[in-house]
Amino acid sequence: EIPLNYGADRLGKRYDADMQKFRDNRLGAFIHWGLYAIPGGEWNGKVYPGAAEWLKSWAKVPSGEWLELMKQWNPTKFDARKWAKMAKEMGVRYVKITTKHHEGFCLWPSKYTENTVANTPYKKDLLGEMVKAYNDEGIDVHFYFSVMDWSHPDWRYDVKTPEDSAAFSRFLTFTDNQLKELATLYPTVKDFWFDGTWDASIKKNGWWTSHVERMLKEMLPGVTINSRLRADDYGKRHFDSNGHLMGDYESGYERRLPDPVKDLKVTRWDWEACMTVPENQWGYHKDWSLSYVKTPVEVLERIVHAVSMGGNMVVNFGPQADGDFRSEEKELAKSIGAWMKKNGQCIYGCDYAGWEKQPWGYYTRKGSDVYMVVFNCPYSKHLTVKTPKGTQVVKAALLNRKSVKVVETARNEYNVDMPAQEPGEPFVIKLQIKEAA
Ligand SMILES: C#C[C@@H]1N[C@@H](C)[C@@H](O)[C@H]1O
Repeated sequence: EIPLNYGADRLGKRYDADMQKFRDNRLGAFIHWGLYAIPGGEWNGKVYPGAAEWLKSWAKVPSGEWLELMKQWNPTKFDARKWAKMAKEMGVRYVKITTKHHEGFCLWPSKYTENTVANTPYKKDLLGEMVKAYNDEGIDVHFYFSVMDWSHPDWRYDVKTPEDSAAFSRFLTFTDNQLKELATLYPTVKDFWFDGTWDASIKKNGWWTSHVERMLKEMLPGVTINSRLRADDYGKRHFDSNGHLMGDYESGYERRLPDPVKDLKVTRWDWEACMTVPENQWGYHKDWSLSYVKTPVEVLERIVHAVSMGGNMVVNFGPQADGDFRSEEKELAKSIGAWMKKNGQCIYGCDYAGWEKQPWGYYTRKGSDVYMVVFNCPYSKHLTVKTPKGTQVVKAALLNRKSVKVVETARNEYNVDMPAQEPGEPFVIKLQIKEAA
Protein backbone atom coordinates (compact mmCIF):
# COMPACT_ATOMS: atom_id res chain seq x y z
CA GLU A 1 0.00 0.00 0.00
CA ILE A 2 1.04 3.61 -0.59
CA PRO A 3 2.05 5.23 2.72
CA LEU A 4 -0.42 8.02 3.49
CA ASN A 5 -0.69 10.60 6.26
CA TYR A 6 -4.17 11.76 5.28
CA GLY A 7 -5.88 8.66 3.94
CA ALA A 8 -8.69 6.67 5.51
CA ASP A 9 -8.62 6.82 9.32
CA ARG A 10 -10.32 3.43 9.57
CA LEU A 11 -10.76 0.35 7.41
CA GLY A 12 -14.22 -1.21 7.10
CA LYS A 13 -17.59 -0.15 8.46
CA ARG A 14 -18.13 1.49 11.85
CA TYR A 15 -20.32 -0.57 14.19
CA ASP A 16 -20.72 1.79 17.14
CA ALA A 17 -24.23 2.78 18.26
CA ASP A 18 -24.15 6.19 16.53
CA MET A 19 -23.23 4.67 13.16
CA GLN A 20 -25.81 1.92 13.64
CA LYS A 21 -28.45 4.62 14.24
CA PHE A 22 -27.29 6.44 11.07
CA ARG A 23 -27.67 3.12 9.19
CA ASP A 24 -31.00 2.14 10.78
CA ASN A 25 -32.52 5.55 10.03
CA ARG A 26 -32.36 4.76 6.30
CA LEU A 27 -34.76 7.56 5.18
CA GLY A 28 -33.85 11.22 5.45
CA ALA A 29 -34.93 14.58 4.04
CA PHE A 30 -32.71 17.36 2.70
CA ILE A 31 -33.63 20.97 3.35
CA HIS A 32 -32.00 23.32 0.85
CA TRP A 33 -32.84 26.81 2.08
CA GLY A 34 -30.94 30.05 1.48
CA LEU A 35 -31.04 33.43 -0.24
CA TYR A 36 -31.50 31.59 -3.56
CA ALA A 37 -35.10 30.83 -2.48
CA ILE A 38 -35.94 34.54 -2.92
CA PRO A 39 -35.27 34.83 -6.71
CA GLY A 40 -36.30 31.17 -7.22
CA GLY A 41 -34.32 30.76 -10.43
CA GLU A 42 -35.12 34.15 -12.01
CA TRP A 43 -32.72 37.07 -12.27
CA ASN A 44 -33.37 40.43 -13.99
CA GLY A 45 -36.46 38.99 -15.66
CA LYS A 46 -34.70 35.92 -17.03
CA VAL A 47 -35.58 32.44 -15.75
CA TYR A 48 -32.57 30.12 -15.60
CA PRO A 49 -33.43 26.39 -15.91
CA GLY A 50 -30.35 25.26 -13.95
CA ALA A 51 -30.32 24.39 -10.25
CA ALA A 52 -31.87 27.36 -8.42
CA GLU A 53 -29.26 27.37 -5.64
CA TRP A 54 -26.64 28.02 -8.36
CA LEU A 55 -28.47 31.08 -9.79
CA LYS A 56 -25.69 33.42 -8.58
CA SER A 57 -23.36 31.48 -10.85
CA TRP A 58 -25.70 31.06 -13.86
CA ALA A 59 -26.57 34.80 -13.87
CA LYS A 60 -22.98 35.82 -13.02
CA VAL A 61 -24.16 37.96 -10.08
CA PRO A 62 -21.32 39.64 -8.13
CA SER A 63 -21.31 38.68 -4.44
CA GLY A 64 -22.04 42.19 -3.24
CA GLU A 65 -25.18 42.33 -5.38
CA TRP A 66 -26.22 38.79 -4.45
CA LEU A 67 -25.90 39.48 -0.71
CA GLU A 68 -28.27 42.43 -1.10
CA LEU A 69 -30.92 39.68 -1.01
CA MET A 70 -30.28 39.51 2.75
CA LYS A 71 -32.35 42.68 3.08
CA GLN A 72 -35.39 40.70 1.81
CA TRP A 73 -34.81 37.61 3.97
CA ASN A 74 -37.84 37.45 6.24
CA PRO A 75 -39.62 34.05 6.13
CA THR A 76 -42.83 35.19 7.85
CA LYS A 77 -44.51 31.81 7.33
CA PHE A 78 -41.63 29.83 8.83
CA ASP A 79 -42.77 27.60 11.69
CA ALA A 80 -40.12 25.09 12.73
CA ARG A 81 -42.66 22.95 14.56
CA LYS A 82 -44.77 22.65 11.41
CA TRP A 83 -41.68 21.68 9.41
CA ALA A 84 -40.85 19.03 12.01
CA LYS A 85 -44.41 17.65 11.94
CA MET A 86 -44.24 17.39 8.14
CA ALA A 87 -40.99 15.43 8.41
CA LYS A 88 -42.48 13.20 11.11
CA GLU A 89 -45.54 12.47 8.97
CA MET A 90 -43.30 11.62 6.03
CA GLY A 91 -41.54 9.04 8.19
CA VAL A 92 -38.07 10.48 7.80
CA ARG A 93 -35.74 9.65 10.70
CA TYR A 94 -33.30 12.49 9.99
CA VAL A 95 -33.12 15.84 8.26
CA LYS A 96 -30.02 17.34 6.60
CA ILE A 97 -30.10 21.16 6.74
CA THR A 98 -27.99 23.49 4.56
CA THR A 99 -26.29 25.51 7.28
CA LYS A 100 -24.39 27.39 4.53
CA HIS A 101 -24.55 26.70 0.80
CA HIS A 102 -22.05 27.85 -1.84
CA GLU A 103 -23.52 31.42 -1.72
CA GLY A 104 -22.02 31.86 1.76
CA PHE A 105 -25.23 32.86 3.60
CA CYS A 106 -25.43 31.27 7.06
CA LEU A 107 -28.73 30.12 8.58
CA TRP A 108 -27.14 30.55 12.01
CA PRO A 109 -25.77 33.79 13.58
CA SER A 110 -22.10 33.01 12.92
CA LYS A 111 -19.75 35.51 14.50
CA TYR A 112 -17.15 34.95 11.76
CA THR A 113 -19.03 36.66 8.95
CA GLU A 114 -21.67 39.35 8.36
CA ASN A 115 -23.44 37.07 5.86
CA THR A 116 -25.83 35.53 8.35
CA VAL A 117 -29.48 35.42 9.31
CA ALA A 118 -28.69 37.78 12.21
CA ASN A 119 -28.18 40.60 9.69
CA THR A 120 -31.55 40.16 7.97
CA PRO A 121 -35.03 41.39 8.89
CA TYR A 122 -35.66 37.92 10.35
CA LYS A 123 -32.75 38.28 12.78
CA LYS A 124 -33.37 35.07 14.76
CA ASP A 125 -31.31 31.85 14.75
CA LEU A 126 -33.19 29.81 12.13
CA LEU A 127 -30.87 26.85 12.44
CA GLY A 128 -31.36 26.71 16.22
CA GLU A 129 -35.14 26.77 15.79
CA MET A 130 -34.99 23.93 13.28
CA VAL A 131 -32.59 21.78 15.34
CA LYS A 132 -34.84 22.07 18.41
CA ALA A 133 -38.07 21.39 16.52
CA TYR A 134 -36.74 18.32 14.68
CA ASN A 135 -35.06 16.93 17.80
CA ASP A 136 -38.30 17.48 19.77
CA GLU A 137 -40.01 15.19 17.21
CA GLY A 138 -37.28 12.56 17.71
CA ILE A 139 -35.76 13.36 14.32
CA ASP A 140 -31.95 13.46 14.05
CA VAL A 141 -30.40 16.58 12.55
CA HIS A 142 -27.50 16.44 10.11
CA PHE A 143 -25.65 19.56 8.89
CA TYR A 144 -24.91 20.16 5.23
CA PHE A 145 -21.91 22.53 5.00
CA SER A 146 -20.46 23.92 1.77
CA VAL A 147 -16.69 24.40 2.08
CA MET A 148 -16.71 26.44 -1.14
CA ASP A 149 -17.95 29.93 -0.17
CA TRP A 150 -18.50 32.21 -3.17
CA SER A 151 -18.88 35.26 -0.92
CA HIS A 152 -15.66 34.95 1.05
CA PRO A 153 -12.78 37.04 -0.34
CA ASP A 154 -10.21 34.39 0.63
CA TRP A 155 -11.93 31.47 -1.16
CA ARG A 156 -9.76 30.17 -4.00
CA TYR A 157 -10.58 27.58 -6.67
CA ASP A 158 -6.87 26.82 -6.90
CA VAL A 159 -3.76 27.80 -4.97
CA LYS A 160 -0.99 28.85 -7.34
CA THR A 161 0.73 31.93 -5.91
CA PRO A 162 2.05 32.90 -2.46
CA GLU A 163 -0.93 35.31 -2.28
CA ASP A 164 -3.30 32.42 -2.97
CA SER A 165 -1.61 30.41 -0.21
CA ALA A 166 -1.92 33.21 2.33
CA ALA A 167 -5.56 33.85 1.41
CA PHE A 168 -6.53 30.18 1.41
CA SER A 169 -4.84 29.62 4.73
CA ARG A 170 -7.00 32.40 6.17
CA PHE A 171 -10.00 30.77 4.51
CA LEU A 172 -9.31 27.38 6.11
CA THR A 173 -9.00 29.04 9.53
CA PHE A 174 -12.32 30.83 8.93
CA THR A 175 -13.90 27.52 7.98
CA ASP A 176 -12.46 25.76 11.03
CA ASN A 177 -13.95 28.49 13.21
CA GLN A 178 -17.39 28.14 11.63
CA LEU A 179 -17.33 24.36 12.05
CA LYS A 180 -16.27 24.63 15.70
CA GLU A 181 -19.05 27.18 16.16
CA LEU A 182 -21.64 24.79 14.68
CA ALA A 183 -20.41 21.86 16.81
CA THR A 184 -20.47 24.03 19.96
CA LEU A 185 -23.80 25.78 19.44
CA TYR A 186 -25.70 22.67 18.24
CA PRO A 187 -24.14 19.65 20.03
CA THR A 188 -27.08 17.36 19.15
CA VAL A 189 -26.01 17.39 15.50
CA LYS A 190 -25.32 13.79 14.40
CA ASP A 191 -23.59 14.24 11.04
CA PHE A 192 -21.73 16.69 8.84
CA TRP A 193 -22.34 16.36 5.09
CA PHE A 194 -19.67 18.39 3.33
CA ASP A 195 -20.10 19.73 -0.19
CA GLY A 196 -18.14 22.11 -2.43
CA THR A 197 -14.88 20.20 -2.04
CA TRP A 198 -14.14 19.32 -5.67
CA ASP A 199 -11.77 22.20 -6.52
CA ALA A 200 -7.96 21.98 -6.76
CA SER A 201 -7.58 24.22 -3.71
CA ILE A 202 -9.12 21.54 -1.48
CA LYS A 203 -7.51 18.62 -3.30
CA LYS A 204 -4.14 20.24 -2.62
CA ASN A 205 -5.03 20.46 1.09
CA GLY A 206 -5.99 16.89 1.91
CA TRP A 207 -4.35 17.38 5.31
CA TRP A 208 -7.01 19.93 6.20
CA THR A 209 -9.87 17.60 5.31
CA SER A 210 -8.33 14.94 7.56
CA HIS A 211 -7.93 17.53 10.33
CA VAL A 212 -11.62 18.55 10.04
CA GLU A 213 -12.80 14.94 10.34
CA ARG A 214 -10.64 14.41 13.44
CA MET A 215 -11.54 17.80 14.95
CA LEU A 216 -15.31 17.21 14.66
CA LYS A 217 -15.05 13.65 15.96
CA GLU A 218 -13.11 14.92 18.96
CA MET A 219 -15.68 17.64 19.65
CA LEU A 220 -18.71 15.40 19.01
CA PRO A 221 -17.86 11.73 19.71
CA GLY A 222 -19.99 9.50 17.47
CA VAL A 223 -20.66 12.15 14.84
CA THR A 224 -20.59 10.84 11.26
CA ILE A 225 -18.71 12.52 8.41
CA ASN A 226 -19.37 12.00 4.69
CA SER A 227 -16.68 10.88 2.26
CA ARG A 228 -17.16 14.01 0.12
CA LEU A 229 -15.20 16.08 2.68
CA ARG A 230 -12.11 14.02 2.21
CA ALA A 231 -9.05 14.26 0.02
CA ASP A 232 -5.87 12.34 0.75
CA ASP A 233 -2.17 13.27 0.44
CA TYR A 234 -2.44 13.06 -3.35
CA GLY A 235 -5.81 14.79 -3.78
CA LYS A 236 -7.73 11.52 -4.21
CA ARG A 237 -11.33 12.09 -3.05
CA HIS A 238 -13.85 9.82 -1.31
CA PHE A 239 -11.58 6.77 -1.64
CA ASP A 240 -7.91 7.22 -0.81
CA SER A 241 -4.94 6.24 -3.00
CA ASN A 242 -5.16 2.71 -1.57
CA GLY A 243 -8.86 2.43 -2.43
CA HIS A 244 -10.09 2.76 1.16
CA LEU A 245 -13.25 4.81 1.83
CA MET A 246 -12.52 7.99 3.78
CA GLY A 247 -15.08 9.37 6.21
CA ASP A 248 -17.86 7.10 7.49
CA TYR A 249 -20.06 6.62 4.42
CA GLU A 250 -19.80 7.16 0.71
CA SER A 251 -21.69 10.25 -0.46
CA GLY A 252 -21.11 10.19 -4.19
CA TYR A 253 -24.62 9.13 -5.21
CA GLU A 254 -26.20 12.52 -5.86
CA ARG A 255 -29.24 12.22 -8.17
CA ARG A 256 -28.14 8.72 -9.15
CA LEU A 257 -28.07 5.21 -7.67
CA PRO A 258 -25.75 2.18 -7.98
CA ASP A 259 -26.94 -0.47 -10.45
CA PRO A 260 -28.67 -3.20 -8.37
CA VAL A 261 -26.82 -5.99 -10.22
CA LYS A 262 -23.57 -4.53 -11.56
CA ASP A 263 -22.65 -2.31 -8.57
CA LEU A 264 -23.01 -4.72 -5.65
CA LYS A 265 -19.57 -3.61 -4.44
CA VAL A 266 -21.32 -0.74 -2.60
CA THR A 267 -22.78 -3.28 -0.15
CA ARG A 268 -19.26 -3.55 1.29
CA TRP A 269 -19.40 -0.07 2.83
CA ASP A 270 -21.97 2.37 4.19
CA TRP A 271 -23.34 4.87 1.69
CA GLU A 272 -26.05 7.50 1.41
CA ALA A 273 -27.70 8.79 -1.76
CA CYS A 274 -29.56 12.07 -2.11
CA MET A 275 -32.14 12.97 -4.72
CA THR A 276 -34.13 15.85 -6.11
CA VAL A 277 -37.80 15.63 -7.03
CA PRO A 278 -37.46 17.63 -10.27
CA GLU A 279 -34.53 16.57 -12.49
CA ASN A 280 -32.07 18.95 -10.77
CA GLN A 281 -33.51 21.49 -8.34
CA TRP A 282 -32.29 21.53 -4.73
CA GLY A 283 -33.16 25.13 -3.80
CA TYR A 284 -36.63 26.57 -4.45
CA HIS A 285 -37.26 27.18 -8.19
CA LYS A 286 -40.44 29.02 -9.14
CA ASP A 287 -41.02 26.96 -12.29
CA TRP A 288 -41.02 23.18 -11.88
CA SER A 289 -42.50 22.74 -15.34
CA LEU A 290 -38.98 23.16 -16.81
CA SER A 291 -38.02 19.55 -16.04
CA TYR A 292 -39.63 16.22 -15.20
CA VAL A 293 -41.00 16.01 -11.64
CA LYS A 294 -40.86 12.53 -10.13
CA THR A 295 -44.13 11.01 -8.90
CA PRO A 296 -44.35 9.78 -5.29
CA VAL A 297 -44.03 6.16 -6.49
CA GLU A 298 -40.86 7.06 -8.43
CA VAL A 299 -39.43 8.71 -5.31
CA LEU A 300 -40.46 5.66 -3.25
CA GLU A 301 -38.76 3.28 -5.68
CA ARG A 302 -35.49 5.17 -5.27
CA ILE A 303 -35.80 4.95 -1.49
CA VAL A 304 -36.37 1.19 -1.62
CA HIS A 305 -33.65 0.71 -4.24
CA ALA A 306 -31.12 2.41 -1.95
CA VAL A 307 -32.08 0.38 1.11
CA SER A 308 -32.05 -2.85 -0.95
CA MET A 309 -28.33 -2.18 -1.56
CA GLY A 310 -27.51 -1.26 2.06
CA GLY A 311 -27.72 2.51 1.59
CA ASN A 312 -29.67 5.49 2.95
CA MET A 313 -31.78 7.81 0.82
CA VAL A 314 -32.26 11.55 1.43
CA VAL A 315 -35.18 13.17 -0.43
CA ASN A 316 -34.76 16.88 -1.10
CA PHE A 317 -37.12 19.74 -0.19
CA GLY A 318 -36.52 23.34 -1.26
CA PRO A 319 -38.62 25.58 1.00
CA GLN A 320 -39.97 28.90 -0.34
CA ALA A 321 -38.47 32.20 0.78
CA ASP A 322 -41.58 32.83 2.93
CA GLY A 323 -40.86 29.68 4.98
CA ASP A 324 -43.68 27.58 3.55
CA PHE A 325 -43.33 24.55 1.24
CA ARG A 326 -44.77 24.33 -2.27
CA SER A 327 -47.85 22.12 -2.55
CA GLU A 328 -46.07 19.42 -4.59
CA GLU A 329 -43.63 18.89 -1.70
CA LYS A 330 -46.38 18.82 0.92
CA GLU A 331 -48.26 16.21 -1.15
CA LEU A 332 -45.10 14.16 -1.63
CA ALA A 333 -44.36 14.11 2.10
CA LYS A 334 -47.92 12.97 2.84
CA SER A 335 -47.87 10.26 0.17
CA ILE A 336 -44.52 8.80 1.18
CA GLY A 337 -45.57 9.02 4.82
CA ALA A 338 -48.79 7.09 4.22
CA TRP A 339 -46.83 4.28 2.53
CA MET A 340 -44.12 4.27 5.20
CA LYS A 341 -46.75 4.05 7.94
CA LYS A 342 -47.98 0.76 6.43
CA ASN A 343 -44.69 -0.62 5.14
CA GLY A 344 -41.85 1.09 7.02
CA GLN A 345 -40.66 -2.19 8.55
CA CYS A 346 -39.13 -3.08 5.18
CA ILE A 347 -37.06 0.12 5.32
CA TYR A 348 -36.07 1.09 8.86
CA GLY A 349 -33.17 -0.99 10.18
CA CYS A 350 -33.09 -3.02 6.96
CA ASP A 351 -30.15 -3.86 4.75
CA TYR A 352 -28.99 -5.68 1.60
CA ALA A 353 -30.52 -9.19 1.54
CA GLY A 354 -27.85 -10.77 -0.68
CA TRP A 355 -30.43 -12.53 -2.86
CA GLU A 356 -30.49 -12.45 -6.67
CA LYS A 357 -32.34 -9.35 -7.90
CA GLN A 358 -35.66 -10.10 -9.59
CA PRO A 359 -37.62 -7.94 -12.10
CA TRP A 360 -40.63 -7.49 -9.80
CA GLY A 361 -38.71 -5.19 -7.39
CA TYR A 362 -36.31 -5.26 -4.48
CA TYR A 363 -35.42 -7.37 -1.46
CA THR A 364 -34.57 -5.85 1.89
CA ARG A 365 -33.60 -7.75 5.00
CA LYS A 366 -33.54 -7.36 8.77
CA GLY A 367 -32.05 -10.34 10.60
CA SER A 368 -33.97 -13.43 9.43
CA ASP A 369 -36.84 -11.36 7.99
CA VAL A 370 -36.62 -10.96 4.21
CA TYR A 371 -38.98 -8.49 2.54
CA MET A 372 -40.07 -8.43 -1.10
CA VAL A 373 -40.98 -4.89 -2.12
CA VAL A 374 -42.97 -5.22 -5.34
CA PHE A 375 -43.09 -2.43 -7.90
CA ASN A 376 -43.67 -4.46 -11.11
CA CYS A 377 -46.51 -7.03 -11.31
CA PRO A 378 -45.87 -9.87 -13.82
CA TYR A 379 -48.58 -11.26 -16.13
CA SER A 380 -47.75 -14.71 -14.71
CA LYS A 381 -49.42 -13.53 -11.46
CA HIS A 382 -46.58 -14.93 -9.41
CA LEU A 383 -43.27 -13.55 -8.24
CA THR A 384 -40.11 -15.58 -8.82
CA VAL A 385 -37.83 -15.93 -5.79
CA LYS A 386 -34.38 -17.50 -6.05
CA THR A 387 -32.80 -18.19 -2.67
CA PRO A 388 -29.13 -18.74 -1.86
CA LYS A 389 -28.01 -22.37 -1.51
CA GLY A 390 -29.34 -23.92 1.69
CA THR A 391 -32.09 -21.34 2.18
CA GLN A 392 -35.76 -22.28 1.99
CA VAL A 393 -38.86 -20.10 1.88
CA VAL A 394 -41.20 -21.48 4.54
CA LYS A 395 -44.02 -18.94 4.36
CA ALA A 396 -44.98 -15.67 2.70
CA ALA A 397 -47.49 -13.07 3.80
CA LEU A 398 -48.52 -9.59 2.86
CA LEU A 399 -47.26 -7.29 5.61
CA ASN A 400 -49.43 -7.79 8.71
CA ARG A 401 -52.05 -9.43 6.50
CA LYS A 402 -53.00 -12.77 5.08
CA SER A 403 -50.47 -15.21 3.71
CA VAL A 404 -49.90 -15.81 0.01
CA LYS A 405 -49.26 -19.18 -1.62
CA VAL A 406 -45.63 -20.24 -2.13
CA VAL A 407 -44.81 -23.12 -4.48
CA GLU A 408 -41.30 -24.58 -4.83
CA THR A 409 -40.64 -24.80 -8.56
CA ALA A 410 -37.02 -26.02 -8.51
CA ARG A 411 -34.12 -26.24 -6.06
CA ASN A 412 -33.92 -22.83 -4.37
CA GLU A 413 -36.64 -21.49 -6.68
CA TYR A 414 -40.19 -20.53 -5.68
CA ASN A 415 -43.32 -18.95 -7.11
CA VAL A 416 -44.83 -16.53 -4.62
CA ASP A 417 -48.43 -15.70 -5.52
CA MET A 418 -49.54 -12.15 -6.09
CA PRO A 419 -52.20 -10.94 -3.64
CA ALA A 420 -55.76 -11.74 -4.74
CA GLN A 421 -56.72 -8.05 -4.69
CA GLU A 422 -54.51 -5.77 -6.79
CA PRO A 423 -53.05 -3.52 -4.03
CA GLY A 424 -52.95 -0.50 -6.35
CA GLU A 425 -49.59 0.62 -4.97
CA PRO A 426 -46.18 -0.96 -4.36
CA PHE A 427 -46.69 -3.67 -1.75
CA VAL A 428 -44.56 -5.75 0.60
CA ILE A 429 -44.45 -9.50 1.15
CA LYS A 430 -42.61 -10.75 4.23
CA LEU A 431 -40.87 -14.09 3.84
CA GLN A 432 -40.29 -16.58 6.63
CA ILE A 433 -37.12 -18.46 5.70
CA LYS A 434 -35.14 -21.42 6.94
CA GLU A 435 -31.39 -21.27 6.46
CA ALA A 436 -29.03 -24.22 6.54
CA ALA A 437 -27.29 -24.27 9.95
C1 LIG B 1 -23.38 20.56 -7.28
C2 LIG B 1 -23.93 20.62 -6.29
C3 LIG B 1 -24.63 20.73 -5.01
N1 LIG B 1 -24.71 19.42 -4.35
C4 LIG B 1 -26.10 19.14 -4.05
C5 LIG B 1 -26.28 18.34 -2.78
C6 LIG B 1 -26.72 20.53 -3.98
O1 LIG B 1 -26.38 21.20 -2.80
C7 LIG B 1 -26.05 21.17 -5.20
O2 LIG B 1 -26.18 22.56 -5.22
